[in-house]
Amino acid sequence: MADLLTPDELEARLRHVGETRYHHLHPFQLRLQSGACSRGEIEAWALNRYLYQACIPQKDAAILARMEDAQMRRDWRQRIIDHDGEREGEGGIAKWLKLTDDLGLDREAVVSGRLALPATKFAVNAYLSFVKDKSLLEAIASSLTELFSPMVIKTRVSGMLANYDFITPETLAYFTARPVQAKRDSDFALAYVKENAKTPEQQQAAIGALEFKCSMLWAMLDALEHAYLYAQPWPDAFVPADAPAKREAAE
Ligand SMILES: O=C(O)c1cc(C(=O)O)c2c(n1)C(=O)C(=O)c1cc(C(=O)O)[nH]c1-2
Repeated sequence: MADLLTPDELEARLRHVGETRYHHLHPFQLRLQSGACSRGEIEAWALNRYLYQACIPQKDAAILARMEDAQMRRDWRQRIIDHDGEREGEGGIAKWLKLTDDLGLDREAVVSGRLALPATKFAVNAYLSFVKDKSLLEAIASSLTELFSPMVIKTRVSGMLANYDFITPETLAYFTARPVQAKRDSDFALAYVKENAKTPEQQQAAIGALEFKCSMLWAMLDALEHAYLYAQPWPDAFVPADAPAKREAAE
């Protein structure tokens, strides 16, 4: 049986999960930021990650629907607006499509998800199911990866701008607003978790939720790394123009 942690000890445990398991450590992320990815790998990353972006407002709506407190719903609904915008063409999902447009990807192919990897779809669905099936505390705790996203976004954006001539600040405009939004969102979620994880079981559940979320983000990059660096992609998957040469070289 785990001991009851003080709120600050709980925060330290949660931060330790991020320090050791967040996707800033993933080999694909390291290659992306260091200039080692091919253009096709970056296209595949953007195409697959679209499905994650698209699921965020759905998972936030599922969490919001479970909140009994009106003020909490008012606070949480801003997350949905951030991603969906107030109207067509605004918000984070539209900005992600600007990234895939700039990379030359076909919108229908991106939005339909038909060229995405199976593991991307499993991972995204696992996140949606998690927030519906687990406690509200765990659903909120699973968003705490955003404690660490400003750091990885800063490194990714500066690395991509420095290392790829086809990437411009406009291409990566999605990321401009995210650090401020992520700080606001993770401050809220962390305060909620510290206040509401009152028993050792609840505290362990909150830590487990963050571990789950880190593993889901990790699995998405594992899938990309495997499909585009080492193996034949899934038969239905997006095939970058530079893929055949790479595969021959690997044989
Ligand atoms: O670029 C990233 O590395 C990154 C990571 C994460 C994350 O840690 O889950 C999010 C985002 N970006 C992001 O842009 C975003 O809107 C977002 C929402 C959430 C969430 O779980 O509610 N995570 C993230």
